[in-house]
Amino acid sequence: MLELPSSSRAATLLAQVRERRPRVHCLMNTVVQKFTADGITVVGGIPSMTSSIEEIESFVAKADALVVNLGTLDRARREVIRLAVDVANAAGKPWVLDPVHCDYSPSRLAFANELVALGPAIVRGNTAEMSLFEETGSPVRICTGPVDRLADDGRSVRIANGHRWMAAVTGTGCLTGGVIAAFMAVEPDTLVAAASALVVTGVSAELAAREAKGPGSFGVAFLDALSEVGAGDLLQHARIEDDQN
Ligand SMILES: Nc1ncnc2c1ncn2[C@@H]1O[C@H](COP(=O)(O)OP(=O)(O)O)[C@@H](O)[C@H]1O
Ligand SMILES: Cc1ncsc1CCOP(=O)(O)O
Ligand SMILES: [Mg+2]
Repeated sequence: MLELPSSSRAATLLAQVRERRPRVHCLMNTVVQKFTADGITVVGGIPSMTSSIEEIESFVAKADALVVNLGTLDRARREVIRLAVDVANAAGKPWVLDPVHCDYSPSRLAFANELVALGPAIVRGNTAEMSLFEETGSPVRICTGPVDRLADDGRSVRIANGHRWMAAVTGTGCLTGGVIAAFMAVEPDTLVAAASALVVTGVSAELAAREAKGPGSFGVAFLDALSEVGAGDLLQHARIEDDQN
């Protein structure tokens, strides 16, 4: 019987991330590199961000998990992504694909499909992006939005946490990919890891919204909340639902 995610598992994994400090390498769009690196750091991981072709093999070799984000994609980054994925796959390191705006460009969609065939542990995108990929159970598919939906071969769950200001701050989805990668580094059950990460980001967003005046101050309060969120908050506020039926 496959395990379903829970608030207590999310709390345990958050504590493990904070204790073990996993390294997450991000091939990240240029718009949100700082916000994503900050998000990984405050949750307890250690981000690295280079897109240098000369350095990528060494950085991925040092990392515990990899994020491949397709925003602000250009020819050089396609090349570095291919190399990074080869290194991660050869070393058995988990990687998450965020196919940003693949619904805007046939060329980007074709590249996303090329990468899906290389075996990411997770593909995470918004509804428009995820609707373009076939409904295979593997890898874990995550469709985020007001409610996040996660599915693999045997499980399907919903996470109903978060706040509408997340959609008003550029990069919350990208940051979420980085946090998911940090959780994958400490938990081999990919769906449990990803659901736990989304509970942590979603509950943190709810706590942050209480302090914020609007999207601007929310972005700052969200980082504060990610650094402070604790087991009690997760046990009290997590909304994880079995979506099997
Ligand atoms: N209306 C909303 N209410 C609650 N959470 C939301 C809402 N919109 C987005 N989120 C959250 O924001 C994060 C980014 O999701 P989304 O906006 O779908 O991604 P992207 O930035 O890639 O378009 C996810 O963690 C999701 O749960
Ligand atoms: C993450 C993100 N959110 C809004 S714009 C942006 C960068 C996306 O880059 P591109 O316009 O190349 O898709
Ligand atoms: Mg996105």
